[in-house]
This record gives sequence, C-alpha cells and structure tokens, in this order.
Amino acid sequence: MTTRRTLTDQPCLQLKGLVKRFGDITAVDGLDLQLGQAQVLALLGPNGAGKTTTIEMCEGFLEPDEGEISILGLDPTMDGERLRARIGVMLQGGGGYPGARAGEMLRVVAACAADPIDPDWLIRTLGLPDVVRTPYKRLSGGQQQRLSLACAIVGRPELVFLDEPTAGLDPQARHVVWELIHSLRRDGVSVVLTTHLMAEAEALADEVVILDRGRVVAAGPPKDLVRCGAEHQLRFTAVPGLDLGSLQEVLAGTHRVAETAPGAYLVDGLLSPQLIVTVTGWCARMNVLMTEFQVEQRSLEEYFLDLTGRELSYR
Ligand SMILES: Nc1ncnc2c1ncn2[C@@H]1O[C@H](COP(=O)(O)OP(=O)(O)OP(=O)(O)O)[C@@H](O)[C@H]1O
Repeated sequence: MTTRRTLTDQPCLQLKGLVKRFGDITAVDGLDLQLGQAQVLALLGPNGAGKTTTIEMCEGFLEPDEGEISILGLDPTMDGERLRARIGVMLQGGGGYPGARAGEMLRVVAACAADPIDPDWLIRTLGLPDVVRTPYKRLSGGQQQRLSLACAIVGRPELVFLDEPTAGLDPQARHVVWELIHSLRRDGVSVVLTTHLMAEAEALADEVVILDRGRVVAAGPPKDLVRCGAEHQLRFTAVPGLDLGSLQEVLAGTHRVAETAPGAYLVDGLLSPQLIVTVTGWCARMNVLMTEFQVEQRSLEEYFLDLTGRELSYR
C-alpha cells in the first residue's frame, strides 16, 4: 500500500505524567505511555475511562493540565501545524463535512498531502465505490466510519490516531479495517487506537493499555496480559470415579483437582506445557482414556473485571 518507512529506535509517542481535568473530573490522571515505530497501541477501557481525552491531547486538540507529550519528537500544542502533516486522525463519530460527496472529500484531503495513497484504491479497499457521489451526511454510520478512516490515512501519515475505528461496523467491514491496520503497521506506520472490543485489541495490538478512571490499570502485550492475570483451568472427561488423590500427588499440591460431575474433571491453577504433559502422562499410566480435553484461559475481559470489579464492554 505504501512505501515502507525506515525504522528508528526513537519512540514516536511519549507521554509523561499526563493530567487533564474538566472541573471536578480528572479525565486523565498521571498517564505515562510510550509507543515505538510500526507498533500498534490499543487503549482499552469502559466509557469515560479517558481514552478520547488522551488521544485528543496527543492530536493537539486539547491542552494537558500537567505532564509532557512528545509526538514524533514534537509538542502537539506548540508544533500543531508541523505535526498535522505527519499524523492521521480519525475522530470518534466521523467528523466529515455534511454536504461534501464522499469521493470529493477524500480527494480534497489527498490533495493536501505531498505523497498521498491513491484515493481510488482506498475507496475500493474500504468498499465505498457505490457511494463516491453520495454526500457525507447521507452515508450510513458504517460508511462514514470507513470514509473517515480513509481520510485519516490517505496522506501516508507516520502515526495514526483512530478513535474507535470499528464502532458500528458489521463483521465484514470490521475485518477490512483490521486488514488495513495490519498493512499500515507492515508499512512502518504506528497506530494508536481506542476500542471497547477485547477481540480487536487482541487481534491488532502489540501493546494494550487498559485505562480506568484516567489511570493505567494494566499494560503489556495482549498475550502477556491474559497470561499474567489468569489462573487457568484444564478440563477433561473420562470414566467417572478416577482416583484423583494420585493425580494430586503427581502435581505435588500445585493445582486443585476435582471431579465436578460424574466423569468431568477439573485441574485448576497456572497452566503450563509441563502441566499438560503431567496430566496426560498420569492418564496414560492409569490406562485412562480422555474423551475430551480442554484448556480454558481467562480473557482480557475477565482480567479487567478482576482488576476493577466492572465490565469492560457493554455496548
Ligand atoms: N469537554 C469535556 N467537558 C467535561 N467533561 C469531559 C469533557 N470531555 C470528557 N469529559 C469527561 O472526562 C471523562 C473521560 O472522558 P473520555 O471521553 O476521555 O472517555 P473515553 O474513555 O473516551 O469514553 P468513551 O469510551 O465513552 O468514548 C468522562 O468522565 C467525561 O465525561
């Protein structure tokens, strides 16, 4: 899609001690974040967690009360003009010109860029050919979303901010957007996105930051977050009434073992390849045939619930 950028070690986004208050509400409360080049960062959190406020400060639309922001080495408040040519912004809820036709809108944005992506290619890729002549205000919510995404990336930005890029999209359109974000990353573009969707963060992000009430409650690669927050459960079925005492002995008390229903067994505790070998090896020695074998991990969603006592996604 684009010419691949040369990778550097410089963080393209760095936030230190960021604070933003609206009257009595502290929307962002001492946030530290860093993002490397060609990385995707997902800000995850419930309504009001401070995601939009954070990215609006990064985009230069809001001024922080405290802290420092460096975007591509620039201060978005002081260097907004210089920065705007190098970043792409997709606002929550679209943000297009109501009377402008979809195709024209994208071409106007492309014309402002030195080396734009071909607008026709973006229109085809995002499934918008049938609405190029339709005014923005008459596009469906999903079409407005996709057009806004096209406008955010048509100028080949170095860093893109996408505020809930797939909100309201059907699964097929969501998949197209995910593919586009993957290809941006492959081309060396860094992406900051906000989402309520755990699956989206897991599918796209190198780094997930979970916010709650303006603070980071957890951060890391999605797999690590699931792993570090999770006790795991291994379940298997076999003939009822197995002698679980001997399995417990083999496991040396590290896991809880139970027959939860006749023939349904649960091994509860931290999961590892060694645990699977131990349990299947024990079955083999006891001449027990497992008829089902299942590993259950807690999702990021459940991890968030554990951390905050609240649900993460409720749209
Ligand atoms: N302009 C504003 N004036 C007053 N309060 C605001 C303003 N913008 C945001 N807030 C408040 O700051 C807090 C954080 O809001 P923000 O929009 O950043 O959350 P969010 O995580 O993006 O939520 P959502 O997922 O609903 O978009 C909320 O309590 C919100 O009501």
